[in-house]
Formats: sequence, structure tokens, C-alpha cells
Amino acid sequence: MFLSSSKSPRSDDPAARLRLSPSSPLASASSIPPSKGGSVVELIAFHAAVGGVSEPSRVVLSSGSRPLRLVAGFPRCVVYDCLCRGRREHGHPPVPRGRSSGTLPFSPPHKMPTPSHRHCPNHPKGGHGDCAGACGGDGIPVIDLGVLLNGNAEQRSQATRELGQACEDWGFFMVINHGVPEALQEEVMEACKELYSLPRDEKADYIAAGPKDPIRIGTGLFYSDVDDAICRRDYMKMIAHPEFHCPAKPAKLRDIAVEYSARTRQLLLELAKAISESLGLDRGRISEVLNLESCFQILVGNNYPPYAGSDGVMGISAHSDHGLLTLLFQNGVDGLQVMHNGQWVTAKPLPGSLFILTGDQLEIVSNGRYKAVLHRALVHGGQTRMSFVSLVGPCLDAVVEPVLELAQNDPQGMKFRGIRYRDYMEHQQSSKMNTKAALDIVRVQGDILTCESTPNSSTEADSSGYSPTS
Ligand SMILES: O=C(O)CCC(=O)C(=O)O
Ligand SMILES: [Fe+2]
Repeated sequence: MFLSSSKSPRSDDPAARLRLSPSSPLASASSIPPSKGGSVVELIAFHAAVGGVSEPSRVVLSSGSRPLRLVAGFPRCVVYDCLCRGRREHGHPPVPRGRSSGTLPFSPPHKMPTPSHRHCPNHPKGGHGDCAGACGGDGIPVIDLGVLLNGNAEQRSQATRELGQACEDWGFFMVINHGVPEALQEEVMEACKELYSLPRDEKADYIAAGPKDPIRIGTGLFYSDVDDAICRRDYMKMIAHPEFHCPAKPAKLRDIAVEYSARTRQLLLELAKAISESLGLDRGRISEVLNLESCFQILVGNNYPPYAGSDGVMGISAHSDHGLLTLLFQNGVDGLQVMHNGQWVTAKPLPGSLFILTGDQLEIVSNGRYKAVLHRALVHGGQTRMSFVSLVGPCLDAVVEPVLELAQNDPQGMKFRGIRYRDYMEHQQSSKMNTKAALDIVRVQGDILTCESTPNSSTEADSSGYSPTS
């Protein structure tokens, strides 16, 4: 319902030589890449050859649509509060079975120092200037969730202000003391790798799946005129909420993904409450207007094979995410860039931190005060880069519009008209991926809707229905 592909290639687009690494999940060594200077038609043919092109096809529900349930019976690691089941390498016994895993600790045992105690590369002499101590490398804001939730009143209101500032100035920040165990992150990445390396016929249903299906494995491959680069990534996406979908193999993926999606969803919903407060609203206001109890959540594993001489090639082109908030971590290989003050900044995570990106729905609901962050991913010359995304958006049927109080207090009034999230997603994903252009369909300027029409059907060279996060 919310995704569709466009299939008219732009034959005039330049295309650089692409190479699929043998480690690429969809690579077939015998595939012949398009020749340098070839057309996008060639790219698509190549894409088809490696299995990335899929016609809209039957719904894949191979593992059913079991309602989300926390895994309560697992013995859990007492150090990391993770699913390692007390593996020997962690050097500790598991806690007894039956311990609830439904709560997010927010104050993990290895509590990180608050940002102000760390060396700030932006302010080497120790003073933090206007970052107020809450910044990591390159000035990227750092939010301490432990303080935000469990600090005293003064600490909490300071952390809330910093969160608001981060959303306003960057639309991007790192969160620390978030309570998502590092071992669980590793497990989710590992399970994703195993999924990619399954024999092709075991993931054929997902490769054949259409953009509207709940589980999909594909290859994004297209020329981006915005970035003047060929974009190339493999991805696995699965809808995790309100219905949980998961590939049947590898068998361990389901439990790990159930746990990971529940924890990251809870974390993102807590952030949504604090963001609501930072806008001067009741804590629950955003959750209420977007019906976040029935929020949409998607998990996406991105895989970017190395590309030597990465000139003119990147992983994913400049875009904003369609949802409310996106959480992302990577496999130790940098490549995510966010736009800040007109410059691309490469995001280097502080150890143990997670990246949070603001999405289009936050821009709409905040009446433009918090902007969805423009971001992209580069490929690495020598190493495979992987990232794992957990995106939360409104309930698919929620009509998203600026919170009334915010619009009333804004001299420019309502900056966006209302749109059903499901329709917004459909619009964004059926349009050519072009920075933040999708927002134009709801943007109001001087009482005039900037773009009255239904989805821009301009062509996306990637006929797999390539889309930013899903
Ligand atoms: O891989 C990354 O760092 C970015 C991925 C991304 O932007 C997305 O999946 O929407
Ligand atoms: Fe994204």
C-alpha cells in the first residue's frame, strides 16, 4: 500500500563502472557490470542480473505475522543485559530464566561519562563554548538518556533543552546510556549477515518481494543526479510493528529481532516524549497526535560492499527519512554523513553510542521547528560497511499535521497541511529520491500549498523501488 516503484529509466544518465564484491549478498561473480559510461538501462539490466529487480509480487509472510512478544524466558547476561546467555567470552553466568526482558534499563552497568567529562575535539582547551558540554566529535550533540530519564529535575530539564537544541540545530545526535546492549546490536548485525549469506534459493521469496511486502531483500542501484554518483547498497527490510514480520532463516533472527525492535522502539518512544517536552508540549502530546502506541516500525539492514576508487560511487544518496525518528548503528566502518550548516559532516560514533536522526514526520508535527536531517552514506574503499536501522513513524492511519499549539504560536501559522502517514510514505517512496523534496507535497507557503499534485512520478532509475529506508 505504501511503496511502489517507477520503471522508466533515464537513458541519458551517466553511469560509472560498478563492481559487486564477491561478499555482496546478491552478487553473482559471473555478472558483467555495466561498462563505464554505460546507460542506466545497462545498470538496470545488471541489477536484474544480480537479482535486485523484482516485480511487485505476492505477499511474503513465510514466518507469519505473530504479534510482537517480548522474549521473557531467555536467560540473560548479567553484565550486558543481553541475549548472549552468559557466553563464556563474557566471563559470567547467565541470570536465571524468567527474568523479564521487557524493561529498558537506561542505566547500564558500564555507564559512560557524561559528555562534559570527555575531551571535546571541538574545544581542545577544555571549554565547550556554546555546545554546553553536550557534544561529541565535530560538535555532533550527545544526549545522555540516563540523565534525561533518571536525572533530578534540574538535570532533566537541562538534558531536555539540549535535546531540543540538537533537534533544532542538527536533527541528529548520538545517544548514550541508552540501555540497548551492545551484544544485542552485534547479534542483530551477525544474524543479518547470515541472512545475506544464505543460498539464493532460501531467500528467493524475499528477493522477489515487492516494495509493499513486509520483508524484502534487494539491491538499490541507481544514478543520483543530486549527488552525481552511482548509489549502490544491498538491504534487508522487515516491518516490525504493529505486526512483526521476520524471515524464517536464520532461525535465530526472530528472537533477536523481536528483542531488538522492542528495545529500540521503546527507546525511540521515550525520546519522542522528551522531544514533545522540549517543544513546550505535554510529554505525551506527540505520542497522542501520532498514535504512537500503534506506531509503524521498520528494521533495515544496509550492506555496502567496498568499492576501490570510490569516486562517483556512494552507498545511499542524500535524503531524509520518512518517519519520526531513526536509530542507526554501524559495523565500525564510518560512512554516514549528515548535512549541518550547509556542510557534510561524517558521523563518527562515540563508543557505545547510537545515532538518532530526525525524520520528515517530526518536521511536520513540530511545524518546521525541528527539521528532518538530510543524510547520505558513503562506501568504503577497502571494507564492507554495514549499518542497521530501526525507524519509528506514526501509526500508518494517523493524519500527520503540525500540533495546533505550535502552529498557533507561529507567526507564519500552519506550515504543513495534514497527510495520512501511509499516503506520505507512498508518495515519498514512489518519487525520485531527491533530498527532502517529498515534504513539498505538504508544505504550505503563504497559505499556498507548494505542490498540490499527487505523487511525483519522476523516474527512479532503480526499478527495484529503491527507497531510503524501506
Ligand atoms: O547506512 C547509513 O549510514 C545510512 C542508511 C540510511 O540512511 C537509511 O537506511 O535510510
Ligand atoms: Fe536514511
